[in-house]
Amino acid sequence: MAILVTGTPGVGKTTVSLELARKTGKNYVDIAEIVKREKFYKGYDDATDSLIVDTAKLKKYLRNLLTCNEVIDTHVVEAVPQEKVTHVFVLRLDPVQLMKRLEQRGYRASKIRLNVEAEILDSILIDSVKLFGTEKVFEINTTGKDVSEIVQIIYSILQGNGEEFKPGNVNWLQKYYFLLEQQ
Ligand SMILES: Nc1ncnc2c1ncn2[C@@H]1O[C@H](COP(=O)(O)OP(=O)(O)OP(=O)(O)O)[C@@H](O)[C@H]1O
Repeated sequence: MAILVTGTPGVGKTTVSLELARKTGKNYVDIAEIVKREKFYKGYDDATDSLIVDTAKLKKYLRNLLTCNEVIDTHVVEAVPQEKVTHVFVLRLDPVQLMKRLEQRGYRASKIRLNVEAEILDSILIDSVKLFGTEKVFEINTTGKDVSEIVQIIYSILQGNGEEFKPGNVNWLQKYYFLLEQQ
């Protein structure tokens, strides 16, 4: 089975995916690297400071590439063929922690704002549920957890213990709606 690890940029997808791939013996698939290597982009978006991904081309490529033995790392959920994936793990991170991580990366203020807003508003969780359905999607609050703890949770969910990680268990809006007002 292929596993998708997703979430807002900076939440820890790559860190968790690499460790998960190492532990499970699955192949790690870095979608950002494929997009650059295969030139699956249509241009550059100045607002988000990132490539505009050609999701149709990327999805077609992934349909051929994926053998159902991968850990896929991407926030571009719409490019991942639904039929290849059995579990979608949406990593969540306290928006203030996320802001600090993105500041450390040296992101522009406008890019940080867009990403923090997306995290508060559950954007990737909502897209994941729309595309993959509630059965396949789990959200994990990674705040204050180290990588091994997060991988342990994923293991446990893969063994069927996912009830407390179903969509809806994380609610940043209640705590951080004021950040949206400030922005
Ligand atoms: N569980 C964790 N605890 C503390 N720091 C973490 C954790 N996971 C990742 N980090 C740190 O957060 C930063 C972002 O991690 P990472 O690159 O894995 O995020 P990402 O979601 O893959 O980002 P992007 O989508 O931009 O590639 C890195 O500096 C990483 O070391």
